[in-house]
Amino acid sequence: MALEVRDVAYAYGDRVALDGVGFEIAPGVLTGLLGPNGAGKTTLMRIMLGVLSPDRGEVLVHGAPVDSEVRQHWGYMPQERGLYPGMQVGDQVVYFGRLHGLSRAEATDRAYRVLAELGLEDRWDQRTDKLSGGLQQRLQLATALVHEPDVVVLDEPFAGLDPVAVAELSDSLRERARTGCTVLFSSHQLDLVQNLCEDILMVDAGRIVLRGPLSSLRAASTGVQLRLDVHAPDRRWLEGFPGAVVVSEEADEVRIAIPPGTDPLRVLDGARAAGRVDDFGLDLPSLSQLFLEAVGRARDPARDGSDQVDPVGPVQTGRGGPR
Ligand SMILES: Nc1ncnc2c1ncn2[C@@H]1O[C@H](COP(=O)(O)OP(=O)(O)OP(=O)(O)O)[C@@H](O)[C@H]1O
Repeated sequence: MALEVRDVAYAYGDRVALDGVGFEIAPGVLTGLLGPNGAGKTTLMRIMLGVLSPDRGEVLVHGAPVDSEVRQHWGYMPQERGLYPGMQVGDQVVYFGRLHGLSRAEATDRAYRVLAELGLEDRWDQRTDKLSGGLQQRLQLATALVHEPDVVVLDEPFAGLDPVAVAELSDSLRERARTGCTVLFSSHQLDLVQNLCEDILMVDAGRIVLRGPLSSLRAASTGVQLRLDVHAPDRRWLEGFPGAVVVSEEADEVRIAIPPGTDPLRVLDGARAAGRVDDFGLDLPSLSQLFLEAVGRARDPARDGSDQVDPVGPVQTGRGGPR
């Protein structure tokens, strides 16, 4: 379902949480919503789901404003738990299915399926408050997915899950997207988002700072990086390559952003002349580097040599190329 958020603004009293946010999501695309703490992610999701009304702007599906009838077919997992602690697991999922308009028989059938998908099939009769934190998180997800929604909006669905559950949920979201479901989820686990999402949407201080297909964003960013494990006494050898910048240094590995027009192999030769090189490779910037760059650029536009504030940054946006 093609989903559009158009120029949405929202303030809690005089604290501006969203300041003109707009984007589109195509059906069948998994989109990761990223941003530092307090960026406005939860507020945006609440507005999309109609929990909050925007001060300005609107949420549209196929060009028409979203109403409660359309939202019956959406699934939402809020960051804070909204489960009934004394209710049994199965009853809880059936109840949420009924809230979304399923008959009791349908809700029961789908509750069995979604609980099995999330590894809770043997917990049907257990009280919710007897589940561990991670299992309650899975149950919360089951309540958001039981009615097989067209649009799924999940606030930090991976927080608190173990690696097996993370892999299972990733598969389940991929499968939903493959069958045409529109999936948007927030996360601070950038490696996970990098592995899972085709598109990302990054907000900071209530504005979009980066959006689009992750592969294009990575390719269009600061360019190629040389990864090196070099045993040199210092980094003076890099002075011979103007514009080459160390972007991270961890344990034995140094990552160097190579400026356009510089052959990375020449930089590698420079490193080999300075000391033993045990390992090397070429990479695109990671999502976490894109994140730091985009947030830094939004907060200090002078960083990219421009004094114009471009809320989306100088990189490619959307599926159709640069805007
Ligand atoms: N109920 C509220 N009353 C007042 N201010 C609020 C309220 N909820 C959020 N805010 C403020 O609105 C801004 C956006 O908050 P929001 O919860 O949307 O951010 P977030 O990106 O989801 O953050 P996090 O990653 O920490 O969950 C923040 O400055 C926050 O302090």
